[in-house]
Amino acid sequence: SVEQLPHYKGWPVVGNLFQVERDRPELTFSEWTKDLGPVFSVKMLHKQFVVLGSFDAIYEALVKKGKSLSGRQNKHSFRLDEITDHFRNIVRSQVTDPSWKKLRMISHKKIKMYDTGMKRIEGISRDMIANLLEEFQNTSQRSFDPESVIYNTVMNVIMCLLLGQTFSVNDDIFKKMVQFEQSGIKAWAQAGRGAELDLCPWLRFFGNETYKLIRHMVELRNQLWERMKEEASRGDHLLKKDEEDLRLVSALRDTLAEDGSELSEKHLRAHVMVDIAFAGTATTSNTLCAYLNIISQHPKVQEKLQEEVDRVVGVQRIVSLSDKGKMPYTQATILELLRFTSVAPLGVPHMPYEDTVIQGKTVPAGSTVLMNLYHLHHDEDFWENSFEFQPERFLDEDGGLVSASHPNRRHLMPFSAGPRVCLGEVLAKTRLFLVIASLAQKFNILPGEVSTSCDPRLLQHGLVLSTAKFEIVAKEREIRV
Ligand code: HEM
Repeated sequence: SVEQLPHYKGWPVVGNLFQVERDRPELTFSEWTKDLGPVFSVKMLHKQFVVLGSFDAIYEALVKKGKSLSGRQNKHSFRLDEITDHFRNIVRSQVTDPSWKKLRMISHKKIKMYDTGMKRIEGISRDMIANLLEEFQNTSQRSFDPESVIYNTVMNVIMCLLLGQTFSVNDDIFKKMVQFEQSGIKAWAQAGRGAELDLCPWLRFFGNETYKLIRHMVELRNQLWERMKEEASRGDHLLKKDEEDLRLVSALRDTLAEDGSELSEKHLRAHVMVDIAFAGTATTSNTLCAYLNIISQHPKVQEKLQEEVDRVVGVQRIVSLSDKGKMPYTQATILELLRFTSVAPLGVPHMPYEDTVIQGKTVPAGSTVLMNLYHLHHDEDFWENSFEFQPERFLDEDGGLVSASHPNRRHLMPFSAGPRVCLGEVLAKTRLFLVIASLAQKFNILPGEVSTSCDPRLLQHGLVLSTAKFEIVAKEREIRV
């Protein structure tokens, strides 16, 4: 059983609850890995977890034994059941569920991972980035908090994928989407806040605050879905003859009409709201916000990025995805950003379908397994100066990007790996590249009037890791010839 794995003795009933840093459990787990080894167990109240802490353990679990370790817990979560109508959307389904395969396939196809799809993401992102640059310019070099501009840009790319169009921040549908996402972040805040509802669903009869948030989300979800269906059908006649309808909502709607489809409309609604809107916004926008704070404090990195973008793209045209291959420093900066910030520090819990031996220790079937990706990315025994932001760790002596088989690249798994690898990896990386390179081309990002440390140990944990409030100044670069 899980208790046979190395562990620290806890207290009766509460277990290790008070020994674990509540807001940043991955920091405690990183320390414990040093003593307990790469596979250990933790008990917090009635829940027991297996924590994997080293590259070898995580790689073995996700990739080598990914098939037996790619389950999700079957246990009910009152909060999620309410939002998803008890449907297991992608994040929650088993890899053996036909709906998991089907939804991943449709969404993959529409968020396309290849050629034309990448071009489409680029096309969508382009307008949004133009808007972002304009917003930065409109600050007229005054100190400002970039959070909402970044957030709106990221959210609008998602809206465009879903519906083929962008919305003004004042549009009702956009406002509701933001409210849905923000309420979700509060309702699923890290380390148990809100988790009391999963434990004691009857608390909802006693004015529980999380329950109020969940009800609000359910209402928003229903309204948004109706609006999305409306928008999708309205757009139909705008398509030219034989033109492919690229909108994800349309593709999902067509699937419903297929004979024998195991999906219902409620399933699709849950998928769109949780797997795409929810999972696709906070992760990327928090990574980009962290970037702005970091870059404002690392002028040398910024200079090198600018030097590269000036050389490859110049000033006349906008940044294109086809520039990426010629911009190793920018790519290295993005890899370093993903390592440094590790916005999803413990990934999403996995469940072994059968007893599985990891690094010589048996991880029991049905247990809840956490991958400490944060530790993988900050382990001081592996990464030199792991708490310093150094894109150079992903470059070779000639300034080229190290190959995917280089140990530093292999030790980087911000999107996890194996059968359950993040659905939005390519979309996220594409947006990061376009935004970061476009900002370097146009602006010097300087510290503003409100400053905060960019040390990853000091990031805040909501649903994902985020930077405390800060401001920057976006100074337009001089015209270069
Ligand atoms: C910087 C951005 C992002 C990071 C760091 C990130 C990270 C992750 C991680 C660590 C997982 C857990 C995988 C596992 O269970 O082992 C995950 C899963 C997932 N992500 Fe992301 N993600 C990002 C962006 C996105 C975007 C843009 C989308 C959607 C448009 C998305 C959708 C999903 C979905 C649906 C899953 C569940 C996959 C499954 O269970 O089969 N993510 N992500």
